[in-house]
Amino acid sequence: MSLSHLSSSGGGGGGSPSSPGKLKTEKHHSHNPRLLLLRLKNHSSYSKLTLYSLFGVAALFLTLFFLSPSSSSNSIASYSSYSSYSSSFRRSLRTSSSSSWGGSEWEKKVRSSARVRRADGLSVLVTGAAGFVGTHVSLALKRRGDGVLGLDSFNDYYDPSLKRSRQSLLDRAGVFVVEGDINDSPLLRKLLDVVPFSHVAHLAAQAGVRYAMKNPSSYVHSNIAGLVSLLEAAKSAEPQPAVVWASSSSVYGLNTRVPFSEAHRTDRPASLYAATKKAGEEIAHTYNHIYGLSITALRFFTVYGPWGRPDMAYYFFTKDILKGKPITVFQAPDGSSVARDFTYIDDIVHGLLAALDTAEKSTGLRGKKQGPAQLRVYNLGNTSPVPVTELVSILERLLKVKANKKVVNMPANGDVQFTHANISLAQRELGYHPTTDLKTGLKKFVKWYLDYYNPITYKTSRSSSS
Ligand SMILES: O=C(O)[C@H]1O[C@H](OP(=O)(O)OP(=O)(O)OC[C@H]2O[C@@H](n3ccc(=O)[nH]c3=O)[C@H](O)[C@@H]2O)[C@H](O)[C@@H](O)[C@H]1O
Repeated sequence: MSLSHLSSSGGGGGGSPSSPGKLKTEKHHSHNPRLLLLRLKNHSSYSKLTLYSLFGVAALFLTLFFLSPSSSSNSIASYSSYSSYSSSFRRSLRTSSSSSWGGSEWEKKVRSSARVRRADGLSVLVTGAAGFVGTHVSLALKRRGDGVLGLDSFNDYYDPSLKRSRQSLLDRAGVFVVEGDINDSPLLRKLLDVVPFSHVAHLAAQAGVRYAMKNPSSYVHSNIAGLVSLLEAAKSAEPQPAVVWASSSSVYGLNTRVPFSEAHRTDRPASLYAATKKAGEEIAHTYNHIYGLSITALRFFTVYGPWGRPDMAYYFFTKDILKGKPITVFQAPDGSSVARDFTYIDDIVHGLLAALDTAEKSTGLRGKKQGPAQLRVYNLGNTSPVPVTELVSILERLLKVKANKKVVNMPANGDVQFTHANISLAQRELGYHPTTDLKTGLKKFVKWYLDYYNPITYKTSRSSSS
């Protein structure tokens, strides 16, 4: 239903609703190929060229359609495969080639991973489960006895071997991670069909503020198309799960009022990344309004910690400082500091679990809203911004290595000068109380980093120093 709706809106979307007569005429011609041909014959060679181009585009479309992997199955699956196939042309990120799903053994693993093992426990589908936040959230849920099933595309935005290591960790804890893209609608439908999930923790996303200038389509693919694909599956599922998903502090964009409150304006994003997260919040509103999906957006503030993301500054600063390579530290054009409300991963996990625990049920049935549903937005930050120069000093002390710093003016690449969360709403409604300051959190990160990348040297030095 959803896809046919998309197709029809694609066909009719070109006409202006304020000019119904015009729309009617265009429709008539477009549905009468003989008339179209006659009219074109009477035109100049330019028109012939246009006609050949049209046939060319149609032929290309059909070729791609029939080349798509599941063109022999039903039309919805074919459309979906075509979408992901064509979008793979636009994206440079690669996903695992070994992804396959289905079959009774696979279903058994899915069910077993999602089985709830405590009274009144949740059953949660975690998208982006092999990602930084996804891994920590999956492990925490599993530890409580909740049912957890992971989904991850294992794309190569950053070193996929780190994602594989996180997957091994999850595997040992009894969390099965299905390999697949959130844009794969048949897969999502299958998962929600096999398990009646009570919740979805939607953490799969294209992250990173500056990378959006290099690969903009990957943000549209994951943060917009992927979110819609997920909400489509959720709204049609029975029962409809409650959805808790990762928005971002970046939605505050050029907002200068501090600390950032959920009541402040978020209509001036400074990066495409921020714009896609803001778009996600609006899309969430629509699915809540039309289909009765219970949806909670969590605006994360620069999350860091063990098993983190190598594209983030604290992570690659650590790597470069240890290698003696120069690091580039941004400052504002007036020479003042750039600062972030760095938030430790364990605090984020507590906030996210509280959001899952307090999420009300969705109200839709068979894709139709039966009553008003919960729609929430919370800041999850630390409420104590730290200058990036201070972040570097802490790392220098922990690593016992002096950084080779190059201080430059912050380039115009989507960054904002500072972030600072007001967390009163999350405190009040989720009982969210972050407890880890940057120094303590970075100490844990550095310990993990040294252990992960240099286990032998690190363990030897630890045993000789103790
Ligand atoms: O809260 C978010 O919503 C986002 O948080 C994170 O973005 P940021 O806060 O920009 O983190 P990060 O890149 O680590 O830069 C940290 C600081 O180092 C400065 N920075 C950065 C690079 C560099 O070379 N030099 C430098 O000084 C830089 O100017 C900044 O002040 C997530 O990546 C993003 O996915 C999203 O979740």
